Amino acid sequence: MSIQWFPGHMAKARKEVLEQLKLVDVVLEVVDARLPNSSRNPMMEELTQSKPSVRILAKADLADEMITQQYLALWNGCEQERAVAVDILKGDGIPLILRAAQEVTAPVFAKLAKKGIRRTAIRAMVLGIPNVGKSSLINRLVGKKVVKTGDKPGITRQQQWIRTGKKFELLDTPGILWPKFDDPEVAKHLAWSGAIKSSVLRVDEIALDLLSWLCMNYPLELSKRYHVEIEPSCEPETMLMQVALSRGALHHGGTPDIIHASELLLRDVQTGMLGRVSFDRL
Ligand SMILES: Nc1nc2c(ncn2[C@@H]2O[C@H](COP(=O)(O)OP(=O)(O)OP(=O)(O)O)[C@@H](O)[C@H]2O)c(=O)[nH]1
Repeated sequence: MSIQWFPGHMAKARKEVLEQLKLVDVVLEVVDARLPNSSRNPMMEELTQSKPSVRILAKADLADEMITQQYLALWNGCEQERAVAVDILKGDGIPLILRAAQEVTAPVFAKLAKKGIRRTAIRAMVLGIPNVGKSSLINRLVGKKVVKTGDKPGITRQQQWIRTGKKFELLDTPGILWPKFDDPEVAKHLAWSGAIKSSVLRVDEIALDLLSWLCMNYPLELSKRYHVEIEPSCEPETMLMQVALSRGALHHGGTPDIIHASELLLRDVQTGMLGRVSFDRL
């Protein structure tokens, strides 16, 4: 989360990922199900090229189910690619990952078998931008805590293979790549999801933007959570006041504390208290 992505770091992360890719049969690309496009690395296609991949829409428990289904339908179309939605914390959907990895690597293994090369396990690596759930996924697949926190791109360390099940071997450290910061829409969605720490941004501006968007896309959820009628002309400033009143974010004199209200709104959205929300749309 605290990675500062300077050009030098990006180049080093890219080089490391390219080295790791040579070792594996399949890439497990983790994205956030609430923003499946915005939480991808801009060079992902180029980096993984013809490598079979399984795209994992993590945090599906927080995302709008209908939109998640649309992304799954879109991304499940190719021979070399599969997409699955998972709740890593609960373990929902996890068995689908190994099945998908077997499917996409089957042609490669068939070719090897024809050449008389027999390999028992599929080798995989987990890859994605910060905070999408890569470490949680590795720990979940392995069944215990194996990923050390604080592993950052640019710090070269010995990687190890760990077995998960009989037919699967995983690199014990995820590949970390940078998000698409230069697209303002993407940056906004990353901030709303919590992938960019709001402490480096103006929290009230993020909250006002988010409220305008929620008024249009999730008015019922907004109305239910903060006990307010949503007018067609929804004014985000008025809404934020309402959030402050409804959640008790008040200064000593009883006036609304806009900064605290903004933080509470973001927390409500990021933890699913508002309901299931997806920021990216097809
Ligand atoms: N609700 C929900 N939370 C999740 C899920 N997967 C991961 N998380 C949470 O998301 C946060 C980030 O997860 P990590 O596994 O640390 O993500 P990461 O991609 O390894 O993050 P970096 O170390 O910053 O690269 C943690 O608070 C996890 O508990 C999921 O499927 N659902």
